[in-house]
Amino acid sequence: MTPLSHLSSSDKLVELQKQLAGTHLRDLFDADKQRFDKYTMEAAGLFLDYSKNLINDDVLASLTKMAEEAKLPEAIKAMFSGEKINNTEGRAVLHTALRYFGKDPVMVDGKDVMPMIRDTHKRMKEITQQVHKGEWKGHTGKPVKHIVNIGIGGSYLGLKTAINALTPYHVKGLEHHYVANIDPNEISEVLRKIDPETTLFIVASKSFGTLETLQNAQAARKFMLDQGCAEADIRKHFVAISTNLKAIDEFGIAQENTLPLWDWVGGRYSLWSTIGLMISLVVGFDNFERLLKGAGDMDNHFKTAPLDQNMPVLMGMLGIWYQNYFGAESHAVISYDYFLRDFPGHLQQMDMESNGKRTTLDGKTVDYQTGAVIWGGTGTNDQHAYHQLLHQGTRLIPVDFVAPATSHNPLGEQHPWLFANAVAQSQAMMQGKTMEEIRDEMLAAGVAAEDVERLTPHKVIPGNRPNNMIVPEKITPEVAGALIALYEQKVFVQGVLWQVNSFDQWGVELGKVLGNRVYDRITEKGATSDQDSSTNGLVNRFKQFNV
Ligand SMILES: O=P(O)(O)OC[C@H]1O[C@](O)(CO)[C@@H](O)[C@@H]1O
Repeated sequence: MTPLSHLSSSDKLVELQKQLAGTHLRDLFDADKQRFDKYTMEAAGLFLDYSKNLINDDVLASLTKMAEEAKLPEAIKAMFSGEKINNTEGRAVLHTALRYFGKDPVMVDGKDVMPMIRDTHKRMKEITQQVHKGEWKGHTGKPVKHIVNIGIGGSYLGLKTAINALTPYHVKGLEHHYVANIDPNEISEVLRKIDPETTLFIVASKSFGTLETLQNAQAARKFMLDQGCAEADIRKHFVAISTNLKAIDEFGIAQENTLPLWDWVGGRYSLWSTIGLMISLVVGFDNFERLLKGAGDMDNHFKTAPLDQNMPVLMGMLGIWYQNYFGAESHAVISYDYFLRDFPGHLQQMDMESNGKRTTLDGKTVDYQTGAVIWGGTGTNDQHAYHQLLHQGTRLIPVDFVAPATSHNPLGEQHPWLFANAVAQSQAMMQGKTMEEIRDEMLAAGVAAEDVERLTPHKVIPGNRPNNMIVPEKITPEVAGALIALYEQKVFVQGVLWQVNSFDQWGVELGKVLGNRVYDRITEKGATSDQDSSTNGLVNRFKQFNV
């Protein structure tokens, strides 16, 4: 347990944790028949049942008090008003402006950024329509049939999540592909599937300095040239998105095929920006706009709802309750919707790159746990994989289940079965199965007494495992937008409580620098001997097979 000792209201939570540690969720449900009515809420098309958490009114009041003491309302205001809350990079954090459809200006350095955002929306719409109407033609005059997004991290995960979430909205006749990793297998597979005459590459990189993206973009360019596209026609096959317009120019992508991005949009929050061009191309601009509006609705809720009725605040504070007061290490998000299968991957970057920090905003080392290990997948597959550990393992792993009430493809009984499984998992985690229940069940089934004694301990399921259920009516563009924004704001809430800068990512730099050095050693002649013995050995092992 690592309580947030910098906040005096934390003491009360330590006390409440001790009180609740001996109480089972079953008892909480037995004691209060209204528990579901009390601990559910709705916002921006999302229904949240948080009744199966180890909480009572005192815990919620104390968590709210702690959020107030941490000045969460002030922090929310500071973010939305464009204050430079990313203090290590001196930047505002305004991905929220990208999904704002109100009339008020949004100021950065004394300038309203909304006209600029509207201009890029217009340009994204134009490009989308040109492609959809067959007006964007390749070097042999054929319309675009394949689009390939070349980008990694925030220039890949969020847009892919949204695109797959919106599968029922995909326009017909356009194949979409993704290249992120520097692994040559990945791009080779994509290049094998596409037709160079009808392919449009979208090079998405906030910095336009990311090794993987630049290497893959060069490989795509070479492929096009090798396939007979003249140098002068390359522009017909490439669009680039970046804050670094100079680097795009140096790469050789025509200025008219360039979309801007701004440093006040963090990479992992950039799917709402021009980086979302791929989304617009795959689902149409109108659906992209609906996605933005759904996220905007969640922002509006986050900005205006009182802390104790605020969905991102509640979910953020519940996370802190388990990570810092119950010693949980990880948090799972399991979607009962195949179309949300990429969501955990996006959440991993969104959450762990944001809050995987150990230094407070004013430079001190924290003495409590910060960012949880985020993981998850899709039901029901996961039930046949790792749910065993959720139910009977020794660790406390809070879970969020996301289960839409209706499906785009209900297929008779299958969707009701899917939803039933989601609810059953949530219930099983909460109630578990006692020794008495197991014994009675086996005896009633005529199992021999000695087997009953032998098997009972193996069959006991402790339950008391906290979980949330998020139940939208259906995964529409608005709902997908609201869902992603919900988690973004939850991450923000936790960052404020943990006093970290959720918007920088210095930790990834060392690996990049060392990667350059190791690459130099790998490509130098002769044996390498100037690094530590393991690095030397591994480099030399590589050289053994790559002379
Ligand atoms: O969009 P870019 O600049 O290519 O960066 C890709 C990703 O790399 C990171 O900087 C981390 O390495 C992420 O924050 C970012 O989303």
